[in-house]
Amino acid sequence: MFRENDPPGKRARQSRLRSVFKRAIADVGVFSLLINILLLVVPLYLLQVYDRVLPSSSAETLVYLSAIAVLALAFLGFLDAIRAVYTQRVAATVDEKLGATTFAASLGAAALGAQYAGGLSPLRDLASVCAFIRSRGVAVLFDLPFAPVFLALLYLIHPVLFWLTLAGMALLVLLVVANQLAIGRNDALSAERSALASHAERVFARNAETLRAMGMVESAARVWGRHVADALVLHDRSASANAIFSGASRALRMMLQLAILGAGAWLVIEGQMTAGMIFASSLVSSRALQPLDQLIGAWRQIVDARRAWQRLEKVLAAQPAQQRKLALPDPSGAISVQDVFFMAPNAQPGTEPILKRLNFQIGAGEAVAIVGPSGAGKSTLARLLVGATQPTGGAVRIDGADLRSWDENQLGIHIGYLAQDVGLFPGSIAENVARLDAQADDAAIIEAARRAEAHELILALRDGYQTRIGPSGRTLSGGERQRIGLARAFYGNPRILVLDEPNTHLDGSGEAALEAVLAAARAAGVTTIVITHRPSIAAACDRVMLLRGGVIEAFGPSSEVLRQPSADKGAGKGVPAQQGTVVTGSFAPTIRAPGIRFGS
Ligand SMILES: Nc1ncnc2c1ncn2[C@@H]1O[C@H](COP(=O)(O)OP(=O)(O)OP(=O)(O)O)[C@@H](O)[C@H]1O
Repeated sequence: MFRENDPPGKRARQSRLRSVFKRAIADVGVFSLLINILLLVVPLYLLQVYDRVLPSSSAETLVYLSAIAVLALAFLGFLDAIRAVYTQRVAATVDEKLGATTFAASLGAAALGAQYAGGLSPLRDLASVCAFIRSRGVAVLFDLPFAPVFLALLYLIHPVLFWLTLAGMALLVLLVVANQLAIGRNDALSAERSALASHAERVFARNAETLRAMGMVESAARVWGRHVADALVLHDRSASANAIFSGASRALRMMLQLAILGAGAWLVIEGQMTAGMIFASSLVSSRALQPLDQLIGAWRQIVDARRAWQRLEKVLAAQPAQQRKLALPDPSGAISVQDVFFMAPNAQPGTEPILKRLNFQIGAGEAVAIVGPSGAGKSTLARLLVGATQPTGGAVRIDGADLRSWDENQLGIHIGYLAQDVGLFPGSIAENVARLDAQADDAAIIEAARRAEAHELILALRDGYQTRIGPSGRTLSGGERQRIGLARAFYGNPRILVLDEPNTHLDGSGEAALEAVLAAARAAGVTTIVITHRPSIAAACDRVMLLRGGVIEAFGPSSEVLRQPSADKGAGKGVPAQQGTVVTGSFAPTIRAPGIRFGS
């Protein structure tokens, strides 16, 4: 599972889990031992009744025996209940110990690779592992080792009965293996198709308006239906095979019981056994077979839980360890990017990096615009600058310290990030602005909204700051979302602002407001990085970086990089290039800009 040279975080996590599982295995093992011993009560009772009570006609012995048997069975029921409650607790502990790390792993699901394609997620895997621990499937696994004990008892009663049961067991094992061979592949494929269907359903539901507007509902239903139909056909095949094998195993068990009774009667006739032994051995034999039989029923669940656990273990082992990091002094906002390159996760060998060895510095309080055509890598660079993504190589430093050495909660307070696709969280606008901080100060929320020029806009909504967003709440316009996202970025007076196309949904007045916002941030000494296709916004910054094909083509004072002072007139259409602009900066080698275009 884990090896000697594994990182310490991985080992610590594993040892925590190991101790939970070790304890649970020991405890459930003890319960199972007692339960299986008590399962002998009925066979022993029958043996005593037929061989002792009936020949002696002693009612008193019958009463005593019955009272002891009833007590023992009540204890068995109690232990069975305790075992079930205990496994629920173990499941809750696993959930609790792994929940937060698994949640974090699920947030990065896009980078988890093929094993989590098609709608699977680490959180779903954790849920199925815990559901398995809660189920009877666990009891089956713990009862299985007692089957040989019952077999040995049968041997003591009579070897013929032992061999009969053993032959029955061998046949049952053959049935389990044949069953698995028949359903295994279809089961896996069916699960894969079901996951694809639910993924398609979620994506279609998210884009329901586009589907309706463009008359794509039927086509979408066909795409979804194809996955569902495939899953159903495969599931039907494996369920039919499973039903046949279940029926066969049931018939086999009953035949075996008959054979044990028949053989017992024959042995009694031969004088090798007593009548009581017939019934006792029949019960012991069925106890020996029961775990195997239950194993067939629970097989699918056990296999699914095992697959989920293997995936989960892999992804949790890859999660960076939560180590306590030294609290560094609050940052002034100076950024330095050294030899940063970035490859897409799961990129095929030979694929070009998205960003190719970038080197630059941004001083504290400076305002920089990043411009360039679509696909140049601007949003990727923004994500690297705020630490949302780790570079494949090189380092992003804030105040000289590598982003990886900052405590992300400490640094996060000082960073305001507005992603290109503004995602608001389920909750009120106030909660969204306050970054979900339950202790947020009202004045701080209002100040952030004011700084983002969003206060009036929010007050104009019927429920103002308490307006609920999300499935049960209000749908906001693109511009409203962007302004609230901007307010969230401003919350807590961050030292660094990274805004990825903050003006996409803004109208004229919204854009003027944004320019005022940026000017205010600049005046307040906040390091501001704006990705924009608008020349007017780029011109308002100290410097402009032109990114193309993952390479910095130009980086210098905005007046030099942007050829025309009235560049905003060409917004979105492309601005003529200043041929041969010489960019001088202390941060990068002198670059000649062959052409600058805004927009794609
Ligand atoms: N996780 C990823 N996996 C694969 N490719 C990616 C990933 N992230 C980005 N890319 C690719 O990297 C390139 C740069 O993307 P990015 O979003 O950074 O461009 P951009 O300059 O912001 O474009 P736009 O102006 O259109 O937003 C694109 O070709 C994109 O498809």
